[in-house]
Amino acid sequence: MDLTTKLQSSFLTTTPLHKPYFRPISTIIPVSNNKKQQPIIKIFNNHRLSAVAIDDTQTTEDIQSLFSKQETIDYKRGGGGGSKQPSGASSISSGVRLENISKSYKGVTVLKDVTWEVKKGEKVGLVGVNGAGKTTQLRIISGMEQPDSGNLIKAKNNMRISFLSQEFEVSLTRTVKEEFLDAFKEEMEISNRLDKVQKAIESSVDDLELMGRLLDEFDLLQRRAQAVNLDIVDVKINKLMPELGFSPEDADRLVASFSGGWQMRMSLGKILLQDPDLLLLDEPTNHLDLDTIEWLEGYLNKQDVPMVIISHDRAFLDQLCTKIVETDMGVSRTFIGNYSDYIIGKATWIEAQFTAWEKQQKEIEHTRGLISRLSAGANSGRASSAEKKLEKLQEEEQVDKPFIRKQMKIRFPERGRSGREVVTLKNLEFSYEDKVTNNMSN
Ligand SMILES: Nc1ncnc2c1ncn2[C@@H]1O[C@H](COP(=O)(O)OP(=O)(O)OP(=O)(O)O)[C@@H](O)[C@H]1O
Repeated sequence: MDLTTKLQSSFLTTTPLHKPYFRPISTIIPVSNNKKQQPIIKIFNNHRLSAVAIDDTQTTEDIQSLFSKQETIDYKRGGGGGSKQPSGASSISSGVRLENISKSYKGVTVLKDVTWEVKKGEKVGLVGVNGAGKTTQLRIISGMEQPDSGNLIKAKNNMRISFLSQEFEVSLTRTVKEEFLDAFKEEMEISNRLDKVQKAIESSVDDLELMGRLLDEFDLLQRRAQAVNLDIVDVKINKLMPELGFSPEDADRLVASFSGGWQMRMSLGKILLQDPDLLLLDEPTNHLDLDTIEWLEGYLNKQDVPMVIISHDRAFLDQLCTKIVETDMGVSRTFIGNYSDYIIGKATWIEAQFTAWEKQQKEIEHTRGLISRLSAGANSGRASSAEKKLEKLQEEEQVDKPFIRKQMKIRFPERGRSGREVVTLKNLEFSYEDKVTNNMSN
């Protein structure tokens, strides 16, 4: 494509996706006409460029930095297509699946055999005692941590997994709008670069070679902008702010002027603006007042994105969860339903497991008795088959005795009512060194 065609296609004929970046070609004024900005000689790609008219605040590195590196060019965000699964692993159509995950820290096993999945439409609550490995599982899903063995299977490559922790990631010195814009890092980077490249084009009319290259870069950035849909940034923020309870005037207020609950809304909003494929929430209700917790329940309930929630707030899990995954001594168990369903399901499971264990113990005792009786006589053949059965019962088919944690019981002694007079002070004196601060009689 010759330069004139490039210029026309870039500035005139292309459907303007990003209106601020498209100006009629007539407005491109050669800066060499401007006395303040004298043409300067630049060395670029080892070629000496002739009298390139560039804003003299721009260095060679500045210009160089405007061009995309080959490996970072990616028109399609999010990729697509199924990921190649490790051999032996099952595939899934949405969300993620953990399969036989194990993880140890310094020789201490935290996760032994963890298998569960979260898919479209599901809100999974992760429960377990302190140190059971709940956060470790979220960290493995998000890629912050690698399992020692097992598979983490994702429905697609480049899955967008967002993590909302109890420490909200907001910058107190930004405005609310700036904070939301921070969710669009890629878009903002493209927008800034489009701006800079356009300025460089305007300044390089005397150097056709450089201008040609800049136009190519501009074209490339436009296509990237199209792929990430730059125009939609404002639309998305303006739609989300009232949903989160912010007024239009809040956009220019500093983040620091909002309470922790409102900062959580910003943090959550930023995550949702990134259209995550999976949302991970680690104790999101910590530090929140009851009204905000209720707001959060309602808001999350309306979201379609699959999510995994760690929370000690049972009512919160009851309101939201469709499935509970319990991790106990490194092993996971899945219960369908909310937290109350889990409590009932767990009690039923313990009962059934205990019955099965008792039955097996009786069978083991019986087989042992049989072996000792048969071994004494001339029935050694039958004794050896009983021994094999015993071995099988104790190893391959062994039913584990369910482990029931002892509940801590705290009893507060009964106290009668305190009566109308709560405390009576008589002739009370208090002093720091010689200075008496109070002397009262009441
Ligand atoms: N990077 C690490 N190095 C060493 N030990 C770790 C590391 N990360 C976690 N652990 C240990 O692994 C165990 C599980 O931690 P994890 O935070 O996953 O538990 P949890 O179930 O989320 O606990 P809690 O409910 O208290 O947050 C803990 O004993 C913890 O100290």
